[in-house]
Amino acid sequence: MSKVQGRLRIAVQKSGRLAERSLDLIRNAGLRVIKGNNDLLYKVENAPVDLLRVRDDDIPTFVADGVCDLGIVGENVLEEARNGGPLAEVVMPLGFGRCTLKIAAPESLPWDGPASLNGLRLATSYPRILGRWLAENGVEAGVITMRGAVEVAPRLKLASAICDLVSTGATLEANGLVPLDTVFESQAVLIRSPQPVEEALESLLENLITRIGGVVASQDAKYVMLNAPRAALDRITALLPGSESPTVMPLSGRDDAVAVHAVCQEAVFWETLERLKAEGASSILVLPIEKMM
Ligand SMILES: Nc1ncnc2c1ncn2[C@@H]1O[C@H](COP(=O)(O)OP(=O)(O)OP(=O)(O)O)[C@@H](O)[C@H]1O
Ligand SMILES: O=P(O)(O)OC[C@H]1O[C@H](OP(=O)(O)OP(=O)(O)O)[C@H](O)[C@@H]1O
Ligand SMILES: [Mg+2]
Repeated sequence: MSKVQGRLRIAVQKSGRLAERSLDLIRNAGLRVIKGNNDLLYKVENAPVDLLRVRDDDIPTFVADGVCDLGIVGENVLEEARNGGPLAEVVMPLGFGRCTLKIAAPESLPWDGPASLNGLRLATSYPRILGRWLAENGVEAGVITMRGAVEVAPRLKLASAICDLVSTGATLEANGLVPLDTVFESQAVLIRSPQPVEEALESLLENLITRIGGVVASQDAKYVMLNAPRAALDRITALLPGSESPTVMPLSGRDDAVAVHAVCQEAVFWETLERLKAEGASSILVLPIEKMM
């Protein structure tokens, strides 16, 4: 597929676990995506940008070759596509699509670390990542590659163990398998092409990356406002998760208390609010942050 002059292209998964979140991210970065008649290509109406909607397996190569300038893909898929050197540059992790590539097997398999896999056969959709992990651990095992439904391989006696993606563990449990070891931790990442973009699009590309960074940074961030007794100010600010220097302001007519405003970079849980309250904080408000730069 050749590139259209004067337009940036972003590769996103067409349908699947990353599809919706990828579109949300792009929209939150200010791009107005319009779903036209062309299912493969969505256009952006307020910038010269197109979204190429493909199988996630194709995204690393499209970005590496410069068919697309940016892409959103799981690190697991990027790592599996790597054949020697890096394919595309990882710009930033995106905080969604978190999962772990794990070794799992029926409970009956004796397990005493990776060496227990010597001489066995493993089923996986990630033969390269698994092959590297086996080699790093000095294990000699057979690998059978399956496109999907890897978790049924032990039941069909196709393999003694599997190496597959896990998040909640429900799929493993449903198939009578137990997780044994971690091979690779993954989440969705933004990748960019090593091929240069045309000069006229350079600043748009950089701008877009900055905006996406802003959306990702504000994903978990919250604006917290509360009133704190002066005497407990240090303990209260220490409880605010991921906030650097909160703003402390006087409260009119009260010498014993101050107002504290802080941007918390990490999620603010109920437990944190309960601890703040226990230290004497009152009128606690937790507000979402829409954009951050
Ligand atoms: N259980 C999970 N929880 C969270 N993220 C996951 C989970 N399983 C997979 N992922 C992440 O989402 C990505 C896409 O998963 P999906 O199952 O949609 O892929 P796929 O079936 O290969 O899709 P495609 O049709 O695009 O090839 C995976 O490569 C991985 O990074
Ligand atoms: O630990 P869990 O929360 O159960 O998630 C793990 C499952 O999720 C993925 O498959 P997915 O559901 O995306 O379907 P797929 O097999 O079609 O890729 C993965 O391949 C596992 O089968
Ligand atoms: Mg795929």
